[in-house]
Amino acid sequence: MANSHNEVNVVIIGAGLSGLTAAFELKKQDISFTILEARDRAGGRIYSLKEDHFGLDLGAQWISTHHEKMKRLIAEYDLETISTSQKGKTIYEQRGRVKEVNGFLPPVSRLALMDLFKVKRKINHMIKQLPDEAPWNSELGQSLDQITMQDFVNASMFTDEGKIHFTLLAEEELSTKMYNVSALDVFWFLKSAGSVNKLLSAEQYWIREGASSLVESMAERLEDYIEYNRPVEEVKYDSYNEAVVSSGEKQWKAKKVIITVPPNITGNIKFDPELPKARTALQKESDFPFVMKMVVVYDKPFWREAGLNGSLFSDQGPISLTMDSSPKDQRFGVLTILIGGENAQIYSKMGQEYRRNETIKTLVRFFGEKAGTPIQVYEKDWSEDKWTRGGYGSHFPPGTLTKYGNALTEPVGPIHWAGSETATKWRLYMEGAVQSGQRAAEEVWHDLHSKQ
Ligand SMILES: Cc1cc2nc3c(=O)[nH]c(=O)nc-3n(C[C@H](O)[C@H](O)[C@H](O)COP(=O)(O)OP(=O)(O)OC[C@H]3O[C@@H](n4cnc5c(N)ncnc54)[C@H](O)[C@@H]3O)c2cc1C
Repeated sequence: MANSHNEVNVVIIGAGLSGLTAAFELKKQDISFTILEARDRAGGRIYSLKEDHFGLDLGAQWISTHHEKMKRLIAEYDLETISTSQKGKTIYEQRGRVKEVNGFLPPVSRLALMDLFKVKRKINHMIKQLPDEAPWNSELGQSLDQITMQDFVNASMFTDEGKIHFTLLAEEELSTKMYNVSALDVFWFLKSAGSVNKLLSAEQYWIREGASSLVESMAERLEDYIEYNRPVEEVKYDSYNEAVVSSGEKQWKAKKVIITVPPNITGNIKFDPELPKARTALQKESDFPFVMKMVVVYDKPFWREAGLNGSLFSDQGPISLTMDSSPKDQRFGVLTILIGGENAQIYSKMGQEYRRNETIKTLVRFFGEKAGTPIQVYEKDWSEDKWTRGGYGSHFPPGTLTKYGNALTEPVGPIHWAGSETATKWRLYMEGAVQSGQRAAEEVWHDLHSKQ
């Protein structure tokens, strides 16, 4: 807790999952801290609504069985989870062709399947050669950073059908076109998940009361330490051991500052002296794609009766992905919808009514007439949210990571960097946010300890 002069050892900027995690680590070490959060709530990119004690996630939702840190948190806070329904057919729309598929094999010819299998094996082999940390310093990393992911796919795959399917899945995961992103960025993302298959199975279950119930419980235990509605405007630092953090009229003096704000909006904060050029260039070049999430509630999960599992992948838009997020007892049905990249950019400019109508029309096209009569439609446009400005996380074009990658985590005087963008395991996921908060707190603890 800050004393009356607002002097603490550490100021944490941002009460998302990474900031909350860093706070618990500091608390364990008896290091004084304050968390300054711009919004009136904790969680950042985690944001759920509640319908009859059931969570409707408009931000981060799914967890994988490989997310060890998240699993521990869920157990610690005694939260119930629901498994993503796998029974029934998945719908794929690729270049206008719609197919319903049972099981896990993609709806492509044997030749395209072979092509997909080969490229997956190639990627898995290559990511094993990349170092976990700072892959841009390796020879392989540097060569991958010279091309886009689209270049890599074009050079590595031999069937159009295989390429189309790969593109569908990759662009949904990235929420942007593969030609916008460095191949290294994507390889590092995959490396951090462990393999292509692990990344593709990241959506295995979710928290029954919504992911917000986790961050709200964490924030409750930290309530004496969090100041809400405190957008940080300036960080002044003049030595390795002193910083003054300002929000409005109020100031906090600290030995260390942990910044968890995503790189694309870190530039909203004024730094005095200015951050090193590599850091500001990294922030400027970080691409936070447009993304929107919608939740459509029905009186029941009617698609299950038709043998569908509620999953839809489409490269035609406006919807990129749907998933069944209904409660176990099926007291109502929930379809979660993700709209990414250019579709989200266009959607963002249209009115809410247009978006609602267009979405329902699209759902009717795939799931039938019953999709036309929802009880509720909720939406969140993350690109329009001042404190996030897109999602799911930052991606970089070719050349940026090689030139400025080290600046992602390199401390600047008393400033340390956290946030899921800085993680080496499950980057850009909640799991990565937790890892980054632990790493930043450890750096701070180590520095403060060694200076005593
Ligand atoms: C639509 C969407 C769907 C997603 N789905 C999943 C999923 O299913 N599974 C998964 O694992 N991950 C998912 N993610 C990613 C996941 O949400 C993030 O990786 C994770 O929540 C990031 O946490 P963080 O603490 O690093 O950053 P954030 O959550 O962005 O936290 C940063 C905090 O800093 C605050 N802040 C910003 N500027 C300032 C300032 N100037 N002063 C003070 N505070 C400031 C923000 O308000 C925010 O609370 C999704 C993200 C989005 C947007």
